[in-house]
Amino acid sequence: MAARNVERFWEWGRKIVCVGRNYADHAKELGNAVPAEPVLFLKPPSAYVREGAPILLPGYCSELHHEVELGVVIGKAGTAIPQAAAMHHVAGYALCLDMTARDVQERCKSRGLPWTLAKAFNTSCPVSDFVPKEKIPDPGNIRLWLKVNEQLRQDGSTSQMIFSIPYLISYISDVISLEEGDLILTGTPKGVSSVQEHDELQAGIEDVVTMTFRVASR
Ligand SMILES: O=C([O-])CC(=O)C(=O)O
Ligand SMILES: [Mg+2]
Repeated sequence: MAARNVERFWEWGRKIVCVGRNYADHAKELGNAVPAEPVLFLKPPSAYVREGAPILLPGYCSELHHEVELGVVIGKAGTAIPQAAAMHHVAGYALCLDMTARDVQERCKSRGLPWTLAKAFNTSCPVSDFVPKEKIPDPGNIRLWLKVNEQLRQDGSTSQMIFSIPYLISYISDVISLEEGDLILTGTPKGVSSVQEHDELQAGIEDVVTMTFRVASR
């Protein structure tokens, strides 16, 4: 069997750990408190979708939101990784969208139910090509942007994150061991908004990597 290449991590079937409310301006726009500790949830590997395939609207959702996020690709396994060693566990990065069925999430929140239906459906994690670590020397200060039908909707910097990448790696790995090929979604800046069938989403990590997706009904 050919050796697996972390550059195609989305084919490995590894977990996607997502951080919510990691930007104060996004927490506020949805009326949420700024958290004292990271808010975590998971997406299954079946959530991945790659350029060329559409983002599918779940049949039970009437308000699908985009959330542009920096993805951190794990290159070395670890449990309870100290912050000082955290960056040694990073292989690289990816541009990701945390597609969210916002109406469903609001219902889950008001009933105290988990977010699985809102966050973990098929195609809820559009992902770019792998970006080697060396291409982003300072992941804590890089621009993330997203346009819908050419209109700029999200334009933020990872410098606005509440919890840094080393902190997140340490915090997550204390609870959930990280493995090679895992992906961490680090949260979204403000500007989330709803998308419809046929909309075109274009996003980028500065000009290091860009990607384009269309929205389709199932
Ligand atoms: O659903 C939310 O707003 C939480 C989240 O994923 C984020 O902040 O990136
Ligand atoms: Mg998110």
